[in-house]
Amino acid sequence: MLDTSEAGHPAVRRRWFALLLRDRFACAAALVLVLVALCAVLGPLLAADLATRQNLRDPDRPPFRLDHGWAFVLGSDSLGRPVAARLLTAAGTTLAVAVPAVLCSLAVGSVWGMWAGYHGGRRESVSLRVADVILSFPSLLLAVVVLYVFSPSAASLVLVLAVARIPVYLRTARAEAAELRGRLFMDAARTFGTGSWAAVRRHVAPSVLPTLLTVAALDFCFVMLAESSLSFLGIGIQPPDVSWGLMVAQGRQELQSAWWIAFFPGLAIVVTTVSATVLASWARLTADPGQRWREALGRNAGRRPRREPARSAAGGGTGSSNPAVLAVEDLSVDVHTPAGPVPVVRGVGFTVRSGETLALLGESGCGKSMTAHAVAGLLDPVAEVTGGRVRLDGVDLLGLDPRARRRLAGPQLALVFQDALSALNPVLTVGTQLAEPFRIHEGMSRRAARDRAVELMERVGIPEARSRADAYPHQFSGGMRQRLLIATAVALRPKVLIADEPTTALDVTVQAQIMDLLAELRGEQRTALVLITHDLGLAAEHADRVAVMYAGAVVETGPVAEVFARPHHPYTRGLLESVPAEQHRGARLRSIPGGPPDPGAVPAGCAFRTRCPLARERCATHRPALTGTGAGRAAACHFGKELADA
Ligand SMILES: Nc1ncnc2c1ncn2[C@@H]1O[C@H](COP(=O)(O)OP(=O)(O)OP(=O)(O)O)[C@@H](O)[C@H]1O
Repeated sequence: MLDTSEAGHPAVRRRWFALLLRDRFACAAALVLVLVALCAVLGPLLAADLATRQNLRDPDRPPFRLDHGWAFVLGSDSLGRPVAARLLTAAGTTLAVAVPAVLCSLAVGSVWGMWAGYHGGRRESVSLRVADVILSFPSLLLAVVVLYVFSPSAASLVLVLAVARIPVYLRTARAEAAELRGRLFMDAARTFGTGSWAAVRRHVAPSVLPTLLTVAALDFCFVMLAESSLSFLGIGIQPPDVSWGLMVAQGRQELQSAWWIAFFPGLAIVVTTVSATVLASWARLTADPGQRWREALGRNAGRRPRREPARSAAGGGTGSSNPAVLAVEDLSVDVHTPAGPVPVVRGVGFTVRSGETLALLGESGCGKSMTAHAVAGLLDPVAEVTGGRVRLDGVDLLGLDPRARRRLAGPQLALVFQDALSALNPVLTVGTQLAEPFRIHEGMSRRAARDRAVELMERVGIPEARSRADAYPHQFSGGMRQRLLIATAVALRPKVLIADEPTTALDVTVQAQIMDLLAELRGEQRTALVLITHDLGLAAEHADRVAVMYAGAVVETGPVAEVFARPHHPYTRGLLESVPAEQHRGARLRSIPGGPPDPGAVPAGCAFRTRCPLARERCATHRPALTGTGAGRAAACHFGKELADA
């Protein structure tokens, strides 16, 4: 989200300008608004005299003739006044009413709404009642009453329109702030002692302002039209002053005989409003990093990978009697950021067979989850598969259209997420959620599906399954929720189960139970399990083979016992040395110096070379390929063979 405290910084302004230049529509809208603003400032200075000069001998002159000079190029009205000159002069009056009215209601309504929503309780309910009272009068009627009582002028018009629109912003800001009030980051801010205004400014405003900006752009149109109606009734802008609204109102009477009198100011209102709306929605998308790139990627949806896949050396080979059920080859994924695409998965390959567990191991941020999501077809729209193959039982999933992929991979490839609470629907009972796969894929009746759901709950160790099937996810403990998630994933007996750090948030006892459950299910159903973890102990205990990832690529793979006993890559060796073990008792633990590179700044050559004790000149210029270093083993290191032979 846009940090409001940084918004005025020159570097931030430059970044916004660069982003604006990339969007054709937003650029055009900004250009129109700048032109309108220029007209508003210069128009009254240059054309005010012409705009009021009547010529009753030559009324209703049609447009697009140059014989009377530029002021008459858009024709003249029934009093012979030039429409073009009036349009320019009116720009100033119109903006002088609409802009302050919208800004005042935006400022007052949003601050009031955020304050009310943040605090809740009495402050919130009183604020809402006030808004309801104002909204219960139609705003135009309210304005008519007030302007009849007070003398009509531009200032009173601004005041009335601003007051009438405050509730719109107040309610929007209140709703969003109330939603944010219960979030954990707000609790965290309170525990740090952040005051209420500071919390509103730092945490609420950046989330709420983009929405309010869009509302303000639409309101701009409403205010201009309200001003035109009030001017038409004689209680708005008073002649000889002129506004676009007043011009439309006056021209409306002669629409049949002299269309241009109302048409051009009407067009000016529409173009200005549309431009304001386009620019506001651009600002909204730009302020929300997720949204902007989501939008841009909408156009790429369903696109096939760009790069031709190459054969990958990773994996444990497929030549055995038990062929690989899942084979990932040279998989690459880019994440789209404001600075351009960033490769986060770079040519990953691995295979896994029925009944086998492959641990995908690596430090945080090395691309494990991205790989899993790309394999399962669940990538966030900001990320895109740019190359490679994902073969499930020999069929390349990336070559299928989304529907065929869902039909094939849905029942056969399941994913267990890290965060069970987010992965389960909070408003459906767990029984309903567990019954869903049976109803959708096996066409079972409601009762039969529910019976299967209860069986499944019993199978994953939920006590009193029948009665607890009517409970909601939040009524279960973390461990139980993880069991439920696993139950949902294995309901259709998938051939491949990808478990993305399934025990991260759980204590060690529950962790062991969940891992045992996964192992049992794998044995029973002959499922191929891809276990994503950064826990070497978990991998050592539960995996058959391991693929170690670094900076988006697999750097070592092989049978877990052999890799851990004798690593062929300095990164794997570093990881193992940084784990406390019995033989290290009393000695200082060695850690790998530095941290993993940012995906956008991976060093040339070997990505690990800046942290590697074995790095030589060659490592800076040549990226080592994953090559065989022994039976079923491979490492991406120029010295892999030496390490293997040492
Ligand atoms: N939505 C996103 N936008 C931009 N970058 C992203 C996004 N999601 C992930 N990344 C980047 O992609 C890289 C790989 O992320 P990924 O989640 O796959 O890592 P990981 O190895 O699973 O880490 P962890 O163990 O912490 O989950 C990281 O550098 C991350 O910053």
